Amino acid sequence: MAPLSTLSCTMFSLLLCGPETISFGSPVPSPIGLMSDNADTLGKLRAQIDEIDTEIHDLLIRRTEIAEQVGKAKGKGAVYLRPGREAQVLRRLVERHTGVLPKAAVVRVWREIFSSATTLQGDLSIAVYAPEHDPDLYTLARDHFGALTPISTYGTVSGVMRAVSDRRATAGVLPVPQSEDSESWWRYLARDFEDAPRITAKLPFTKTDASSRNRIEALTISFVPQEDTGDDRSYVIVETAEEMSRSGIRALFSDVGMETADVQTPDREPGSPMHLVEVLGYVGPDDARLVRLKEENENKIAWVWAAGGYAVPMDLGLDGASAAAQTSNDPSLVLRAPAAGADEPGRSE
Ligand SMILES: O=C(O)C(=O)C[C@]1(C(=O)O)C=C[C@@H](O)C=C1
Repeated sequence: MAPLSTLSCTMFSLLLCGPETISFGSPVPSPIGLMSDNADTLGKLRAQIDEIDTEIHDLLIRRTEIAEQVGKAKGKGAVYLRPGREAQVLRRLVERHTGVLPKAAVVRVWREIFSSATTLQGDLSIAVYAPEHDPDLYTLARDHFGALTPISTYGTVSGVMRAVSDRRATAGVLPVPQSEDSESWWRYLARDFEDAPRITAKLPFTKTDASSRNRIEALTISFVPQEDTGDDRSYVIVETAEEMSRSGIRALFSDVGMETADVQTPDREPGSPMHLVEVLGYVGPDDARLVRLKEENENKIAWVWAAGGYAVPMDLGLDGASAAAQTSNDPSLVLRAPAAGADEPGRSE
């Protein structure tokens, strides 16, 4: 029988116990043998990783060259950022994904790829509404636009709106409108497309069960037409001739075949004839239903604007990276937004 002390040897103590205390069982490799076996296995696995890294790197270089050509095809001075296309790319990759690498990790990698590709094509800089008391949108913006994209913070929504309208920022990140907002930023979008940006995305684009626990959402605005991605929501701004109830507006939309998800009428502006209507599906500026909405309700509706929209975000469910995603969505644990000036750009990083 082996002495009791030998049986209680752990893997670590086995190395120290020495062979003389073991009198039975399969031969135990000497410490040197164990280490060289591991070193051998590690070396072989690392060689495989090196090979794969080379392939990934070569592909990244090739992909970037193609993305540069895409930028040239868009033309000089275009807004190169295309949130709709990014959504389609991510949906496809998440759909085909297999293996233990969390989908959220795949998304993270591609978020960096998109932002560096856009930066190479032309400018990419972001203006974020992040007053000192509430830096949450900064974290969301950093998560979405990646580690290297310049982000300026603003203490007012109008500061963000001006930065994008004056083309000092490619995109703005603003809170999702609520009826009780003191300033309804979406009213600035009630203009022709050349004069005002449009809503282009909803952040975060991907969420996991854990990350949605402390869920903060935002909308982005930019001078990019909304793209039909096959699964979208759109915004329409309606100016009514007189005050009209939300249910009345929903009925007018339904009559022309548009299903509404939400109607916002600013609380602080009683009798306001402006409403922000969120519609299921894609509604482009030339949508025949918008024309009908106006023509068939001449005495009720004064004006209609297609205000853009977003590709419906993806739910990754119980993804393996949920704990990490939760952390990255908790602003107190991750990044602190640089202080925003009252109406001035904050520190550009
Ligand atoms: O498809 C495009 O328009 C691109 O510019 C390419 C690409 C990409 O890297 O896949 C880059 C930036 C855009 O925001 C969307 C996609």
